[in-house]
Amino acid sequence: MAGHKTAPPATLVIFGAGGDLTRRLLVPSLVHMMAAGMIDDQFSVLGVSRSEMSDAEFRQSLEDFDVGEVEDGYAKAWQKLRGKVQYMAGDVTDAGFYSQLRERMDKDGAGNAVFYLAISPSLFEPIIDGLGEAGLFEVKGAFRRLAVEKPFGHDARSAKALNARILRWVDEEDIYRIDHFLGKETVQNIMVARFANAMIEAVWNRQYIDNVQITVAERLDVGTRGEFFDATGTLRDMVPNHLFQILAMTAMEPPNRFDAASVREAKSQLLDAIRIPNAKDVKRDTVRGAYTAGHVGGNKVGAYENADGVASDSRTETYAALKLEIDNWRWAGVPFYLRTGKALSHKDSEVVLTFKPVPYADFRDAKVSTMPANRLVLQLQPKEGISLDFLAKKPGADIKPTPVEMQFSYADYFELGGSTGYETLIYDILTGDQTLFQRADAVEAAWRIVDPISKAWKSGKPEPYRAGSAGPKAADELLERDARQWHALG
Ligand SMILES: NC(=O)C1=CN([C@@H]2O[C@H](COP(=O)(O)OP(=O)(O)OC[C@H]3O[C@@H](n4cnc5c(N)ncnc54)[C@H](OP(=O)(O)O)[C@@H]3O)[C@@H](O)[C@H]2O)C=CC1
Ligand SMILES: O=C1O[C@H](COP(=O)(O)O)[C@@H](O)[C@H](O)[C@H]1O
Repeated sequence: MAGHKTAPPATLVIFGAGGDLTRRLLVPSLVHMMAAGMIDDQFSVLGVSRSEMSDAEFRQSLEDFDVGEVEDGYAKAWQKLRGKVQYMAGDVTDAGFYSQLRERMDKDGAGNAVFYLAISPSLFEPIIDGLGEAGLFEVKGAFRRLAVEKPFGHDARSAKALNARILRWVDEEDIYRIDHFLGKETVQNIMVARFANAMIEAVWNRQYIDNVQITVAERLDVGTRGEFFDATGTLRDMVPNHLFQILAMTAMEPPNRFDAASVREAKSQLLDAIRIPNAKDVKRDTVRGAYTAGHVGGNKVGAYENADGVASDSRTETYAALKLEIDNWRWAGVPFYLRTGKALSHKDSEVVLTFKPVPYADFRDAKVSTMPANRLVLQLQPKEGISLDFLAKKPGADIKPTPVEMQFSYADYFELGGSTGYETLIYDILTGDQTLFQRADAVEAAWRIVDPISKAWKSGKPEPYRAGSAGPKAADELLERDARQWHALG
């Protein structure tokens, strides 16, 4: 994080300031940014949520929540930020609130501002209209930007409607659709691994790659988020955003330049090439599961349907796996297998590229059919790194090709520190760099791919899998049918 120029002076207005995202991720990121000099005392925060609190109580509530972090070497930075943190109680569904907000911001002399929607998506539209009608997006000589959290819509239609609503008030160049996976160093590194290394990009295509697997496995269960989760499900919570962003980084063409226009164009082109599954594809190529009681890392986890806020007859999935095809010259015929789920045996996010076998080998004891395939594993979290599985001759009189592994670990070279990933994203919003944010057409394209799956999943039930396992059996069968298997978790 070091080596950045300080972002221009600005006020960050956070809607949902009393919520989990603000306390757990946004404010800690601001503390890290202050420590790294990415923001300074020209930066301020105005938190907005329903509960009545004074500025001092709001600051205290942040400290209570994150005291460990603040004590952990960031105390000075927090003290610097603390005095710049203010709070305004208000109900964002109340039209009168926005003129009060305007009055307050005018009185404070607020120029540059970012309105950050860290609040329930059902409130996005009223807030955007409220800000627009109060003229809060237009201030001469200053920028006014909008940052919108996920989920951006719940299907293609609603995403399109939300985009249209926002564009009534804000230009596309001032809209920052957040996907926090793009703030992760290892996700950004997919571009560097591919486009800064000739030996990697040279084989990154259908001629050499047999299949690609993208996994985001979590040990976490739904915890306290039952109500939100039961209405959303793993497919919509994770796939059109996080998994598709990883997929786009992995499969897109090299952008002409590493700027927002080129990178976002390359990603959009890729999403546009993913084949939209028809009813038969959904039946054959998708798997959904819901966890039953079990143990994750020694801790007892109850069945999903018994979690707080979850309907006892819930049909919501906590696991999703799918096989997708990309209809373009680079990837035609190469299956992309995606899986993500909660309460699994390991936390493990990775991209695995399995290579095709060599065309011919005759080593007496080893033929092509008996030799394991080469495999490149981009380990996104938690053991950040890259490894390459290949074959080497085992010393001895025979020629015995034997599996070995070459390993790069981030920890051996770089400090990832306690960064949340939001530091880069907030800094980019303040400095006006949209490279790591989603463009409207890409969000809508992603929903178009997922919509037929969620529609088909309205009937039937997810397959049970034990909490602490690797997921439902049908997910293994999805690959076994193609004579392949998932890369082991962990
Ligand atoms: N939490 C996370 O890890 C992640 C969250 N997100 C997204 O971020 C957003 C926020 O999530 P999260 O922080 O978990 O949500 P929470 O439910 O924890 O917080 C919601 C906040 O919104 C406020 N609020 C609700 N209704 C109103 C209203 N009518 N007027 C003013 N304020 C209101 C609440 O205020 P009060 O407390 O005063 O009632 C509370 O501060 C969602 O879009 C979510 O999908 C995205 C990625 C990760
Ligand atoms: O957006 C979300 O992401 C988290 C996983 O993010 P990570 O950075 O902790 O890997 C997921 O748990 C949550 O359900 C989803 O809403």
